[in-house]
Amino acid sequence: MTKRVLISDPLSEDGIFPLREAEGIEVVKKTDLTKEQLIDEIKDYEALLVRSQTKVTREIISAAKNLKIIGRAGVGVDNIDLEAATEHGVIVVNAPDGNTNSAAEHTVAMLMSLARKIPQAYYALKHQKWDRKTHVGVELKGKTLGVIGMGRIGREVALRAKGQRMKVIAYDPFLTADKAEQLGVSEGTVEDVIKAADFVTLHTPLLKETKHLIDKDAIAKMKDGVQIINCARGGIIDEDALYDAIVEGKVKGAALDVFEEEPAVEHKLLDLPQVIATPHLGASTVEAQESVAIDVSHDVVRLLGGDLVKNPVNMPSVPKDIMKKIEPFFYLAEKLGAFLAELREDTIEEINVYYSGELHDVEVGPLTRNAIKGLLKDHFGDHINDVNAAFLAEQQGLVINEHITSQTDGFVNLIKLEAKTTAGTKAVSGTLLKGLGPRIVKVEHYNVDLIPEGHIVFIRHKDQPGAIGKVGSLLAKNNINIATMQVGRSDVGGDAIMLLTIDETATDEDLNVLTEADDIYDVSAIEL
Ligand SMILES: NC(=O)C1=CN([C@@H]2O[C@H](COP(=O)(O)OP(=O)(O)OC[C@H]3O[C@@H](n4cnc5c(N)ncnc54)[C@H](O)[C@@H]3O)[C@@H](O)[C@H]2O)C=CC1
Ligand SMILES: O=C(O)C(=O)COP(=O)(O)O
Repeated sequence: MTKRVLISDPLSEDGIFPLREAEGIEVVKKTDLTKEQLIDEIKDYEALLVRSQTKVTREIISAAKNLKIIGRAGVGVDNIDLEAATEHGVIVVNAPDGNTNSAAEHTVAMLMSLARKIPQAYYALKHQKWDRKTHVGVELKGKTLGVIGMGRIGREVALRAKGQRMKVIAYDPFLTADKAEQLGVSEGTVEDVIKAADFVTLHTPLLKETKHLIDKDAIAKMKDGVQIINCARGGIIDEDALYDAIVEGKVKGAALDVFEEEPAVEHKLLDLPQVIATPHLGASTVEAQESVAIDVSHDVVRLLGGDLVKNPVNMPSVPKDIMKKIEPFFYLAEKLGAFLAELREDTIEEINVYYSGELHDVEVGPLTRNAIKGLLKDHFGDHINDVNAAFLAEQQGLVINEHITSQTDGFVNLIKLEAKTTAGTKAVSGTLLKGLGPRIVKVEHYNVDLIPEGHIVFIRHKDQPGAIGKVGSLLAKNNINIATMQVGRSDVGGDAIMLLTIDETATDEDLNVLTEADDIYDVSAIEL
């Protein structure tokens, strides 16, 4: 069936060729929808592609009944309600490096324009004023640039500033002294940076922690006559505090590409001659737009085709080499979860997942998510997926623990999934046999060898002669054909289990025939 992709912000047509070329994908561009129109429209789409204009709110995500993926053709995802997307199982992807260079170049352009008052001089000249006195600037050489946020863009800006022979001091929670030395910059706390800088430039995402990072108190600590550049996000600066500081003369000038509310056409900061501004143009180059559109389009094609995405935002991303190692275990983990869901006798309170052998040194998070998906599938149906599995489990009050153990039971790799309920603990273990595929190798304390797929009948019975024959003939009454059979027992004459695979789904009525036998305690059908 054709899958539909809605593009609601202006994206480069040259960049969306992966979508145009993909089979079974229809692209619809509607870049002037109101919020209400988008809410109405979105229900018919599997994917939504945006830039910073479309506000992808909880209301929109809730209305998007078929939505699988939101692609942000750019970096900042503060216009997308990530929590709502995760809860609804919608994956959010972005294009983290396609616009780095453009944003860094724009920042440097703003820095130089600010230092030399180019926009003000241009404006005056365009209005027939040859004014050389008002537009005297300062040199960058020898001045200190304070960079807050040394990610992709911050680092590129720092390198370019060094090219202007500026000193650079930077703060980023991940900037170590070694890294700073390699980059040829000094490092310090936010306070160190803002106290030392002649120019402060911001390159963090807009987060709870960075909202109004530059407020009245922060500005008070800056040098008199400091100049501030913001090409990251409007909310990082308290705009009222900046306005007051410019009017008072504490801050000499500011260069702003971004505003707390956009579009910002009637903004008091724009009335100040010390403020130069652009309408969020950091990423607006032909090259960046093509690059980010290509990156998100590829991820949309991957996801809609059932493949893993490259740049997930609301799920941990796993390096390619690790993913190659763990991907073959996804199916096994999900089937162990589905099997365990059938074994449990009461509400699950705690899940323990034990990984051993080959799995002792890999990122196991995606495997755990697949196990939970299998475990809760009965409850949530198709609504549960890799994106929301952990969230839904948490919402159900499930405690999930991952353990790496050395107990391999002789297998090269082993996953043991254990559920603790008020009625007791149940566990199932599985392995991936090279060249043969996944196997369930232990159910509770019984050793078995079961391919985890198809229609399975799980029987608890007393270990005694004739039990196998009895099950065969009772099922034959209802024309049920046994394809394979596994038996396991603890002690001779004690409790035992049988795991049958049968050719077709059996109803409860079909299986009730087995409970006629006194020595069969319990029967359940498991669909894997
Ligand atoms: N004006 C524009 O058109 C554009 C704006 N942006 C904005 O720039 C931001 C940065 O982009 P990238 O460098 O590509 O992202 P990035 O993720 O590579 O770098 C962000 C850095 O900020 C750091 N950080 C997080 N919290 C911090 C804090 N409290 N204090 C200091 N540093 C902190 C992170 O550790 C990270 O190193 C984006 O989130 C986006 O909002 C990005 C592209 C274009
Ligand atoms: O990538 C980012 O974070 C940007 O701010 C670029 O925004 P835009 O795609 O140009 O609306």
